[in-house]
Amino acid sequence: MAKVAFVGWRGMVGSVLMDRMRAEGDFKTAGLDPLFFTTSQTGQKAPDVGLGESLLQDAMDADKLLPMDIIVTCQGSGYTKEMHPKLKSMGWDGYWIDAASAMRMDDDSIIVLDPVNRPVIDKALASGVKKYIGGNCTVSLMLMALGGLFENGLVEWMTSMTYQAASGAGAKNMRELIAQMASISGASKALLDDPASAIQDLDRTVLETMRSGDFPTDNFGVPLAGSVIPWIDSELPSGQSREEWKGLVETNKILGTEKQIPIDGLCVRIGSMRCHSQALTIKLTKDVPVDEIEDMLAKANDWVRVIPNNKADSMKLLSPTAVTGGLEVPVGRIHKLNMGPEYLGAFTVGDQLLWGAAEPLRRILQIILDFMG
Ligand SMILES: NC(=O)C1=CN([C@@H]2O[C@H](COP(=O)(O)OP(=O)(O)OC[C@H]3O[C@@H](n4cnc5c(N)ncnc54)[C@H](OP(=O)(O)O)[C@@H]3O)[C@@H](O)[C@H]2O)C=CC1
Ligand SMILES: N[C@@H](CC(=O)OP(=O)(O)O)C(=O)O
Repeated sequence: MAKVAFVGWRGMVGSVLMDRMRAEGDFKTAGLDPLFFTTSQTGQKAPDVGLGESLLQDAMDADKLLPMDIIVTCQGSGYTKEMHPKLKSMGWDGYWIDAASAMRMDDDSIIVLDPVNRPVIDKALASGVKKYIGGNCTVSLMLMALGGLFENGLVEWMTSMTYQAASGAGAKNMRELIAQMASISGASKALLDDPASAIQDLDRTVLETMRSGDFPTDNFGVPLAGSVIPWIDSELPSGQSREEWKGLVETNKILGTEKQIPIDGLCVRIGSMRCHSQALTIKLTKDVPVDEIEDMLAKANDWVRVIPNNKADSMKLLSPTAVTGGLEVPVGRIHKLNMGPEYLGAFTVGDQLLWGAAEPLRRILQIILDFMG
């Protein structure tokens, strides 16, 4: 039996992970002995995973974690930076599975996305690597969508222009987005209810509401509902945001490329709840017909869905509204661009809490349990 600690299981990523593990019957896996930890609710009831009652353990108590064979954490980078070195210094040598970015770029860690980099994972397990980290959500979702192109060596370079959901910024931000919508709706209701009201009055009222000091912006800092925010994560000296930088370094690390594939773009927060979308421009290494490209994309994994490049299907199937809550990653708008036959445009959408966060962690846990036998 492998003793598996779950830390951060009640946060947004952690709770989606718990839901997926319950849905797939993972807690019934032979060889998995779970123990739940908390940083704030020690002694309270652990979640019911169908294995009888248990109490929450203190996640800051290294002695409690020391006997664990595997630690799965969705608690955040602060926790990782404090507890991982502490446990290592005490001689702990188990597997560390993490949603946070803190250790993603370490030389002795693997960014996990097994439908795309299973050979990299298998090689790492065989050579004794113990740190398996979930990737950035936009990177993982882009690779789930475009895996077929990378696999066939067809990407010379790529830009990704993102439309990222509120959930990427946390649960409080999701609430704030809806509070902003409610504020706009409340202020404009009388004008909206009156079909004879002037559109300019409605427009002015909405703008005044969004610019007023009462508009709820404690978490985003600025309005998101009815607007966009063209910066995600911290500033880097290169002029990129950290989110944009991750596109290059994480993609190349996941793929294990020998020669770095240039990837860059702009990351933008928009007012969707939990689906990230991306508009992609790909410079192909050679001219390949669109139908062959679609075929490669569709075959790359079990979750990617190629959406025909027409208006009706794009509107119906290629949106956060259509995709949220599901594991499928649709990719569409696939067509050659005016710049030449080696330039491809595409658009993809994915639930950033599923393939963007929880699902790669759920799957690496199963892979490690299998490996441990
Ligand atoms: N949000 C995202 O889209 C993604 C996040 N990640 C990474 O995953 C990590 C965790 O992110 P996320 O899940 O968003 O973090 P959350 O803020 O949702 O949860 C983190 C912890 O906050 C504590 N907490 C305090 N109050 C509450 C409450 N009312 N409800 C639930 N939890 C509460 C819990 O710890 P305790 O029980 O110990 O009190 C919980 O484990 C971060 O490192 C993040 O970067 C990675 C990919 C995507
Ligand atoms: N930064 C992402 C979410 C996230 O948590 O990313 P990372 O795991 O790389 O820190 C977003 O805001 O949409």
